[in-house]
Amino acid sequence: MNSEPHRVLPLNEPLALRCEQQLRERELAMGRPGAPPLMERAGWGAARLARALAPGARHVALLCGPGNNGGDGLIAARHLHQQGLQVSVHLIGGSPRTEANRHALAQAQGCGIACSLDLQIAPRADLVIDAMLGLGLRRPLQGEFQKAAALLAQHSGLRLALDLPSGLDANTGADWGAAPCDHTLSFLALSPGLFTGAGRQLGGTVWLDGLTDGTEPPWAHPPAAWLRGAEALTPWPEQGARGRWPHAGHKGTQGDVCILAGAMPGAAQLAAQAALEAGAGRVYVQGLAALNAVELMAAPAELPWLHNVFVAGCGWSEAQEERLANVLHQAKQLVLDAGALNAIAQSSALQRLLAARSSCAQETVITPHPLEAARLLGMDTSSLQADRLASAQLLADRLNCTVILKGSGSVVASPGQVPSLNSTGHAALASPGTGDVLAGWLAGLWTQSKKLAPHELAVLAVAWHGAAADLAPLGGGPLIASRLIQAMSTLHPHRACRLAPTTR
Ligand SMILES: NC(=O)C1=CN([C@@H]2O[C@H](COP(=O)(O)OP(=O)(O)OC[C@H]3O[C@@H](n4cnc5c(N)ncnc54)[C@H](OP(=O)(O)O)[C@@H]3O)[C@@H](O)[C@H]2O)[C@@H](O)CC1
Ligand SMILES: [K+]
Repeated sequence: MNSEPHRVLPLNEPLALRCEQQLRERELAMGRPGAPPLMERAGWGAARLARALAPGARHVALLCGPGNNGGDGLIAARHLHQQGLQVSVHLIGGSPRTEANRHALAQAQGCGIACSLDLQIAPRADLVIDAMLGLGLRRPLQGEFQKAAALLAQHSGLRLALDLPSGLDANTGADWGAAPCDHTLSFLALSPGLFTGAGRQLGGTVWLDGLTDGTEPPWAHPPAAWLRGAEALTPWPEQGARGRWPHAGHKGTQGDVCILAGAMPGAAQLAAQAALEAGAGRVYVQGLAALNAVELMAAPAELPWLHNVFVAGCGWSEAQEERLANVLHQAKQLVLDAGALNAIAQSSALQRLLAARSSCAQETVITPHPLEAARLLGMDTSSLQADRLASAQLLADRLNCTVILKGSGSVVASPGQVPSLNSTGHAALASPGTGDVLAGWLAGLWTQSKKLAPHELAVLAVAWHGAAADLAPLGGGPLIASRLIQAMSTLHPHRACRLAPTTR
């Protein structure tokens, strides 16, 4: 059966993300590189989606580059022209550089479509299709491409990018000068770059046309990453946790969490509250003079290292760092955030201790934001952000633990596993304390399901965190951390699965 474009989010199941090399190999496996019928199918899919997105459009402008991405655009132009729309094609970057583009251009011109070298996008175009550059992007946009991207960014009509917004790096999500688009239609499979770094900001609503006809061979390699989202939540209630306590269950059967507080009490209190709301049986806090919620308990003098999931680092200052070596030695299951991560970044002895934990059957999840992750890797933040997937994997391998690299398109990476990119949530989550909520929530889930692998647990917690933000009423402002906890605790997994994501 021939495929057709479908909307990617919200997810019904984990989706495989493919790097450029895998897409190129796939193209070879499915036919002659760049030649019809793959490009023909891509252009046809693009024309179909364009009509569906802008049914009332009369005038469509296409920006077509010299490679096969431009070829996709030229074929779409031909179909739209044949359907009676006014079509103008702007050739960016000079004459065709591929045989398939040359062929598509000749066909478009043969139909009487005006293909000009003029950069001005017709101001009355209701829809602009960006087919300048796709997988073949090799350097930042300059010259004509840069000017065309600037015009596209200012255009008031709907903007549809083919394969990728031109200037977005497919593998990393690095922005090399792309204009933001309202929609992106990807071909064959999805690229990681659409879902992390600048991808979510630039790609708008993402659509996929697998260009399949049911005769394709299976993919030769595991994906570069998995795209995950609210679909991760649906198996959770069946695991007997959160809201589904066994009938004879009680606080002692649900598992305990211990939060090690620091100089800033609010951070530990948020983490503790989140662990409680996530369904932990008992939540202890060590190091706070007063507890903000009557349900929380002061930790016993002798800490139950083997039976609790520990959270360390929320609101820590340097004064707390001395105890970290002991925590790394003793805690069986440990979530590390903020101050604890900064201490580890400064001490190779602590790094060794952390990396050695897994060989003692001790499990660790760390939850750095980009600056904390950059400190841990000894690099600057922009280098880290330039390839978030690779950076998170490097950190996971180096410290031998599960890493949640927060930010737009949070990455979950663990040694020896295919990393995941999270598709839920949006910028309203970037408010103070939401990281403490994530750390506490993660611990609260973990203590109820100690057999779940830390990687899967991290995927689940991050998806839950973001899905609650997707569901919360949109006021355009930040989501206050305490309200986030409420939203997370009232989120019904099946409802989350139907959420349309917010892209910007
Ligand atoms: N793979 C698949 O399965 C399928 C692929 N299909 C389509 O093919 C697309 C890939 O096509 P592609 O390989 O021809 O690359 P594309 O993005 O058109 O650009 C290459 C040209 O751009 C140039 N160039 C690069 N950077 C530049 C810059 N910053 N500024 C200016 N120029 C720059 C580069 O020049 P060079 O670097 O060689 O000097 C070269 O000439 C893919 O995205 C999809 O749309 C579908 O048809 C079917 C399924
Ligand atoms: K493009």
